[in-house]
Amino acid sequence: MNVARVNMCHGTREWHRDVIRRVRQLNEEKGFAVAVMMDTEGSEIHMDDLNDVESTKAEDGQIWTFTVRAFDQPSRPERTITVNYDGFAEDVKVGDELLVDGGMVTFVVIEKIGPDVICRCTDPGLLLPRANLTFWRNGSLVRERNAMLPTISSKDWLDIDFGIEEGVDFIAVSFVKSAEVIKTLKSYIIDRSPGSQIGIIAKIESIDSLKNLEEIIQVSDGTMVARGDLGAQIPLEQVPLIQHEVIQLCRQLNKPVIVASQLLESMIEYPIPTRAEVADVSEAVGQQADALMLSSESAMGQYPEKALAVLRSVSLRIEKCRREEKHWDVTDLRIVSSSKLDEISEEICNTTSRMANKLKADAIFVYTKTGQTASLLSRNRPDCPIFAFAPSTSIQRCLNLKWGLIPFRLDFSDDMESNLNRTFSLLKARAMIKSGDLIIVVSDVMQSIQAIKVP
Ligand SMILES: Nc1ncnc2c1ncn2[C@@H]1O[C@H](COP(=O)(O)OP(=O)(O)O)[C@@H](O)[C@H]1O
Ligand SMILES: C=C(OP(=O)(O)O)C(=O)O
Ligand SMILES: [K+]
Ligand SMILES: [Mg+2]
Repeated sequence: MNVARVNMCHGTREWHRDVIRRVRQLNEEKGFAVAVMMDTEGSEIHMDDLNDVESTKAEDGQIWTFTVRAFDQPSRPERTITVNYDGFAEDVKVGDELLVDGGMVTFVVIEKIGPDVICRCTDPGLLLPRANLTFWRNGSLVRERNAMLPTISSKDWLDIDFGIEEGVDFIAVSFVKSAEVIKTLKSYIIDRSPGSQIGIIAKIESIDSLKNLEEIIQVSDGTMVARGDLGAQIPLEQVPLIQHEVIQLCRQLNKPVIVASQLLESMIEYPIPTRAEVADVSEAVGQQADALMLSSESAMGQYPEKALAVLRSVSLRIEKCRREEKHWDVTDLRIVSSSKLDEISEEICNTTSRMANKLKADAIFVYTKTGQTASLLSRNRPDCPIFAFAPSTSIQRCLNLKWGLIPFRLDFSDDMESNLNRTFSLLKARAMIKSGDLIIVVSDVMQSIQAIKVP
């Protein structure tokens, strides 16, 4: 794995702190560079935590009450679910459909009594703690005052402070609607923690984000196609199209993109995936997404390691095949640089990738102070691996999210010859390169391209 996500929707800060520290400790002990991503809860509508029962079954035709009232544990009436959004009872109308987790369980609203919304179950199933709720009227998602909920709730701000304190590498913002919220969060982080390297990931999972897609991606440090909630807000058949569009846009704008949710859903319970799931993973790899994310499979599934192994083997297989087929041609990429100097680096990276492909190079080596040159190389999706050397572990971890990059930490010396020799020995020792290999070398300090045979 390259990145560990902690989902603040669930669990306590203490629990998450422990996970983060254990990842950090393993990084140190084993020399890994696994980045940590803290994912905010957001304030879309969801059920309460069911007083900590694992799940509860809603049967066909049963009457359930969804309410904005809070209950003390013992006095909670049967078949009653508390909803986190105070305006809920006012926003829904009799006749609306209430979808739990995008339709895993469906209810129809039959009556409203003050804070209580009385519903009949029309599609039975399991209700899970904190399951997401959407309501639909005449076949479309109802966006009323619920659309005005803040993207970052007061609890999210506390979680963000926690993330900053723990020094996470990325903060993923749930239910982003516009670029503004990302800008606000970025200036907040700079204010709280000057010089911070925390990257902000915009989760595309809200119908409102779709009209501002390009602006949102532009101001973020990366994007997640959060198919779980997205599929609860738009018709399911549109999800693959949005996935494709977001992946393309991210590549054009040079931002990493994560494809998330239900990649291997059946592996929550079974030790092997379905053929359809393998095809879905292959599709995302073929689309050249930067990262694939497990959620329930590793959060509560019975086979987390097996699920990870499947992601890994399918990704390796598809990438190998695509590289051999030479599908990974350098396509027309728009210029992303805003200064002439940056544009020079960008052009060097485009040329390097083309050269590496044409010369069938065994690897690209990049010596990068800020990570930008490595990122621009990755954007080209060249046929060979890209070994990136950066002076800090935080840049190394952030680069871990990008397609095709294998990042290392290296103290740069002024003598490029010495840097080269140290990295050759390092990678030879790990059997990642061998004598005679052709390496294309780029450095953002020298702004040069060299082709070298490994001694
Ligand atoms: N830290 C945690 N503590 C307890 N349960 C968790 C935790 N993280 C995840 N879960 C469980 O795993 C399920 C799937 O996790 P995830 O995909 O991250 O969340 P969600 O389903 O809310 O998008 C959750 O619904 C929850 O039941
Ligand atoms: C990744 C997603 O977000 P979360 O797991 O936080 O709901 C999703 O909705 O697909
Ligand atoms: K979340
Ligand atoms: Mg979500």
